[in-house]
Amino acid sequence: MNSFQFTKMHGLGNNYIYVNLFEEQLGEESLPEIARQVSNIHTGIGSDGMILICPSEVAAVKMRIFNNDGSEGKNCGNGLRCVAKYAFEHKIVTDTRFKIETLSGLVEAKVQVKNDLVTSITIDMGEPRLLKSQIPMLGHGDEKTINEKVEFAGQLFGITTVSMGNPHVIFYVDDINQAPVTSLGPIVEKDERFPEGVNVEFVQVVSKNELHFRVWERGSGVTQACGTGACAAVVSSVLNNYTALGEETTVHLAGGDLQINWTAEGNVLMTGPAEVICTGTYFINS
Ligand SMILES: N[C@@H](CCC[C@H](N)C(=O)O)C(=O)O
Repeated sequence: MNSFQFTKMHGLGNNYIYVNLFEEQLGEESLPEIARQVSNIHTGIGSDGMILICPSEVAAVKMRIFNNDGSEGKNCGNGLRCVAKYAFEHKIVTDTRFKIETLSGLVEAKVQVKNDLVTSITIDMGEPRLLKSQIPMLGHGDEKTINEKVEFAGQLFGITTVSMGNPHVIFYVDDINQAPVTSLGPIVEKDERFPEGVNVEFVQVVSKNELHFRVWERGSGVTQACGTGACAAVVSSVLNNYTALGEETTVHLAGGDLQINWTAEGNVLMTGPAEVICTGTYFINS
């Protein structure tokens, strides 16, 4: 029977099965099916998806992320922090600053270390992409979507869209506890105006430096946290004048807090934790 070693990790409750492809081998064509299998809470391990930690020709390490429906995403903020912790603690890297390759480009990780364990990670996520063609979203490709009135399920909403290497749409709500995450989320995720689907975020502005946040993730549904989504929420909030460029904002997610700063230089910095849950052997169900 085919099997592989895995580590289950989470960033603020956003949990994935991590496989170290420096040591393990998985067939390319079977990756979507393995991601679905391991994610299944009844017959697998149970997770929001699977993340591969791979050798890279242009960085210290490469991350690939599969959602729990088997689709491959191009970026994952919580995954990047976990990959950084794994790479440092498993001595794949020895520097506390190193590059990680993703399907949407290179990012830089900086780890804080205490007694050889990584306690906090800052990822320089690079510049947000704002044009409709970059999300991608149908419409005039060279225009941005900032508080644009759009109809979903017969109702008009003001939406803002941001790509952090993967697509996000932000809705502002008065009360985060009443946000229509499970009703509107799946409708918007698959709306034809987003040809590659979209991650759907609901944000309540608390103050100039504080946001409440809930998410419906493309390919995974409700999760406890979305790192790229939290970055997109802060970028959107600067664009809508709720928060300020160059100021650190605390984003309260269901699983805990992230510190996000869209710096004056243009890059987005994300700081937060990453945790190991367990390790084990997974037997592939063929
Ligand atoms: N949870 C992630 C994002 C994972 C990928 C996303 N669902 C997509 O398909 O783009 C994060 O922490 O950023």
